[in-house]
Amino acid sequence: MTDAPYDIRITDSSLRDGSHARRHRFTVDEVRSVVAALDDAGVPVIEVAHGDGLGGSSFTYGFSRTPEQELIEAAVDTARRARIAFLMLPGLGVGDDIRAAHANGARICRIATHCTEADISVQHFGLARAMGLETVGFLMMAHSTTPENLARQGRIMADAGCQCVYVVDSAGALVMDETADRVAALVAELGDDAQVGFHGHENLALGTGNSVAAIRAGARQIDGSTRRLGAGAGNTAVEALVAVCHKMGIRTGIDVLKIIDAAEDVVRPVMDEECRLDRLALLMGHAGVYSSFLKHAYRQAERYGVPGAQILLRAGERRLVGGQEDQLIDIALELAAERRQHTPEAEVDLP
Ligand SMILES: CC[C@H](O)CC(=O)C(=O)O
Ligand SMILES: [Mn+2]
Repeated sequence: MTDAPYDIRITDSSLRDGSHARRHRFTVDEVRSVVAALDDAGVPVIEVAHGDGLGGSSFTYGFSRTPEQELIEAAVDTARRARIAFLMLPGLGVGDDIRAAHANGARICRIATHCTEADISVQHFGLARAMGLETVGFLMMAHSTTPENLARQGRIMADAGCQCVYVVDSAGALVMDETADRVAALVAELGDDAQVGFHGHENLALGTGNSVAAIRAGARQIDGSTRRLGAGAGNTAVEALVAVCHKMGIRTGIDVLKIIDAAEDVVRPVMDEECRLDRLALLMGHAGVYSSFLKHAYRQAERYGVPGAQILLRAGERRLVGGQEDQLIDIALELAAERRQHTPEAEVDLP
């Protein structure tokens, strides 16, 4: 038994992973309205940052409309009960970004690395813990390595001061047994040294199913986004997960009816469009492509007149990882050149 008002702790990522879907255009007013609704529904942790984490606002990833520290400050100021988390990728974000987020009132530091590169997070966990921040580690693209290797990488994070290591299904490519095996391997490795979490994407429509598999395998923290507002086909819908947990007798501390209302009345209005399980999103899940590539693939497809699906399939064949967004431009150029080669001369548009 625990004193916590929940058996699993849900973190809502709409205001961070959803930044990808919004092309990093969140405003202070939008953040305030979403935080107020989620907080009122009882969501215990709300993540706020650029989609690619602190320091992500750049030419490669897309510039933020509002500086992320302003968004964090507004979220902290609005929340009455929820704690505000932020995400950072070592190298994109730096120590001063962690210090600024802490000064602005964020209390949970989430550090993300590719699933075979946990060693680059060691200094950042040390700094965050020294500042009194709670820490979470993200092992991204977790489908692309074995459960055993994931466990070894989780050990590196835990030894560095990480208090919960997440299996991050960045591509929405895991199916339930694969999720359970990865979570179980981390639980066995970490024991009481750190909790285990799961972050899902809906590219194969398995966000909720995978989250339940993760919980059964011992995960204690689960991510989702209200109305699925996230990269690719979006994240596990918090409102669906809360409803399912309620039916299964798993306490989340979140009010089912309030979170369903928040999804419809507050989060949907800040979205440009629904996060759809369309051709490109489904291909990402099938081919194991990083969900954050979706909007970039659309942009390059339009720019170079080539099919977005082919860009993503080639990205999957090359096993591109987060941070290689610029390679999508190379792929689009290659596809355009191949198309020219195969087009009879008379049909080529000469300048
Ligand atoms: C920080 C980039 C990325 O969006 C993190 C994440 O949510 C994932 O890998 O799924
Ligand atoms: Mn994600």
